[in-house]
Amino acid sequence: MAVDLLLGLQWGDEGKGKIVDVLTSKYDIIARFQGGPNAGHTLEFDGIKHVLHTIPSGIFHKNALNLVGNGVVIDPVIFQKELKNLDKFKLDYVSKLLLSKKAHIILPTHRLLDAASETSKGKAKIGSTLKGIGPTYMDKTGRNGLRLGELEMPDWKEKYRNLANKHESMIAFYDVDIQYNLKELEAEFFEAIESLKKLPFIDSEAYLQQAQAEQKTILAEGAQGSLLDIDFGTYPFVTSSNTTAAGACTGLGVAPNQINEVYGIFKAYTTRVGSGPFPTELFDETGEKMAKIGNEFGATTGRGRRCGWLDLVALKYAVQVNGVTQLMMMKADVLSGFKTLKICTAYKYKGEEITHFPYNVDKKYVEPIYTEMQGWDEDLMQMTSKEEFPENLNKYIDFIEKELATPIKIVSVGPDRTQTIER
Ligand SMILES: Nc1nc2c(ncn2[C@@H]2O[C@H](COP(=O)(O)OP(=O)(O)OP(=O)(O)O)[C@@H](O)[C@H]2O)c(=O)[nH]1
Ligand SMILES: O=P(O)(O)OC[C@H]1O[C@@H](n2cnc3c(O)ncnc32)[C@H](O)[C@@H]1O
Ligand SMILES: N[C@@H](CC(=O)O)C(=O)O
Ligand SMILES: [Mg+2]
Repeated sequence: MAVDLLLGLQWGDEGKGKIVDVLTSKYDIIARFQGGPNAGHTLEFDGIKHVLHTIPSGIFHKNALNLVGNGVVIDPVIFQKELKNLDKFKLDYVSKLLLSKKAHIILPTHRLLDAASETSKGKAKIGSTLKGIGPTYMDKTGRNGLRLGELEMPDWKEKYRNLANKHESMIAFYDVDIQYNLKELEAEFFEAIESLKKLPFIDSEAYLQQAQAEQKTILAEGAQGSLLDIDFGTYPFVTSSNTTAAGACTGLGVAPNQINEVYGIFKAYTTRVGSGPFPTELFDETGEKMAKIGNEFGATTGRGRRCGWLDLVALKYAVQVNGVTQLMMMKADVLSGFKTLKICTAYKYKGEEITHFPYNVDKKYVEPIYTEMQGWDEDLMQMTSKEEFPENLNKYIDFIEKELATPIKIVSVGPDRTQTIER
């Protein structure tokens, strides 16, 4: 069993990018298993801040191979930009990046369809990042999609044309005002495809099985978070992939019994970007303070992230659905200076107290029940060991560990690689 799995337990942006980068020195292969350029993984080291969208977060390490798995959807144009942004780091990424032949391609018309769908929904919109994620996964499950492997076939442009034509008639069907120049979009798309073709397209499931036979260590990297999972998230306000542990099996071709550790990452509070229910959301100056100190802006779209207290009902659900074996608590530093901290331990649901995550967590039905804890004033950002932690932080950690019956092995106290404390 040589595959460890790292995934988000909330609504994404827990800090997966940072932790994958921190852990990469222990692994031979970092393999991203789902999502696409809707993700924004932020890495900070040596005074550099860098955001990755599709490229796995192990790319800055010399020895690790970075695999984009079959469960990922790739926008060639964004991918090309990501590669370009890496140029300044003088990384030999061509020898460190592998792409699954079975990964699906995001077409320019998928992005347009996303925009048309969202516009047509009006106030009920999902709050999508508009990267074409939903329409691309729809074509995948509808068995119409274009995969990377197709690009090696002589007739791929014909298949592309048929699909793009179909999309254009679907866009017209939405009957919303979407301005676009497909010729221009296609010019950059076809150019980007050529640059993508310089990277190796592989049968990644076979590659990973062979790597395991050779005792190579593999870290599967998730994107978004468990509450955005297409099955287990707050549907329909979710993304279109399985962000939970099962997604690593289908998104990489790894069998369930090959998974070893499941690292579950959460923020010491909660954030959400886009629409959808959020029981512990704060609409006051406390929430604003969290957003400000936490610099809570989307790494992909720049949108402000909604903030609220830690929700243990939701976290417990995510721990169970994923089979989390170790927890990592991020952004503990952001909570310094809050006199009192609240933790949601149950919901009042249709008048009854419940501790499971129900079908609908809309505020019409759910009211959070909180436990209050004393905060701490100490600045955690310079701390380098758990021995320096203030007593009230230890109490906060102990409480969460006990409620979730899972150990918190890492506490993150700042965005930099070095601001990571093991317990
Ligand atoms: N203050 C502080 N910032 C942190 C810490 N850990 C990570 N960050 C920052 O918090 C943000 C985390 O957001 P993202 O980079 O979008 O997280 P992600 O989980 O990789 O993103 P998605 O895959 O898009 O869900 C980034 O800006 C990080 O630099 C921490 O311990 N303290
Ligand atoms: O997957 P799309 O359609 O772009 O968005 C659906 C829904 O999910 C939120 N979301 C998507 N990717 C991320 C991410 O990487 N971090 C946080 N939230 C994400 C998006 O805001 C929509 O609410
Ligand atoms: N992935 C994004 C979502 C967004 O940018 O809206 C983020 O990092 O927040
Ligand atoms: Mg993000």
